[in-house]
Amino acid sequence: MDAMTASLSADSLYRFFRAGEEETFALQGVGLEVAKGEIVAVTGPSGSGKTTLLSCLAGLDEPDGGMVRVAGRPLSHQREHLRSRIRAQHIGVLFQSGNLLDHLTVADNVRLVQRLSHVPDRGRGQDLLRQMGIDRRAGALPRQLSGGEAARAGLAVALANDPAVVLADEPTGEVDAETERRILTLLRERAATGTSMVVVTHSREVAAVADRVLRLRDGRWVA
Ligand SMILES: Nc1ncnc2c1ncn2[C@@H]1O[C@H](COP(=O)(O)OP(=O)(O)OP(=O)(O)O)[C@@H](O)[C@H]1O
Repeated sequence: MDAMTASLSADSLYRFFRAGEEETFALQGVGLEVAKGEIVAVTGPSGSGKTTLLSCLAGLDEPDGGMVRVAGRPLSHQREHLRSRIRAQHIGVLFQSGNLLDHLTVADNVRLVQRLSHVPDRGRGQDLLRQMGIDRRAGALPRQLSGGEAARAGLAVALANDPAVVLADEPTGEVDAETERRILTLLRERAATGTSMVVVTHSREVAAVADRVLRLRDGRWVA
């Protein structure tokens, strides 16, 4: 597999942060290729660069060096509006901060993502919520959801644009074991249809469903 055939590739990513005198080398030459339908789990201690890597892969943050490609198309070092467009069309993002807009219902959050990515609904939004087991909460606002419901609603939103690539930070972070199993089954089903995923996690259960588990330490892969 080369960078052109991978669904998602990162070539030697560097990211530095400077706060006063202090410099942090969050990513120090991280490369990654994720094949179609592959689930890659990324683990590593706190501060090892996992969230920074995911943000660069999503085009939400810009690497100081290196390049991210989605379906062979350059994402890094592009204008903001182009990165947003590529993200809307090809990437589903689920970060710990959440991806639900507070003032919209669950169903409207899903519809908004579909509209931004020009994905026709044809009942798919409702299907997605049914698959996640939260269709009965479609009319609820995010603050009215339990932790597990919010996690599943977030996942529905991440999948609403039918993305080629899903990037998720602890997708099962605050859910019970039953909900975790349910989410993992859904992720595996999605991967089987060709969706590629990078999942940051500390959970052994999540790592167990991944095709590969990679470990970061101090901004580098641990061999
Ligand atoms: N915006 C920023 N400004 C300054 N330093 C930052 C910034 N974002 C991240 N860092 C630093 O970069 C390093 C990597 O952070 P990152 O959040 O990627 O780690 P992580 O592996 O996701 O950690 P955790 O598991 O605790 O979420 C840390 O030392 C962090 O303090």
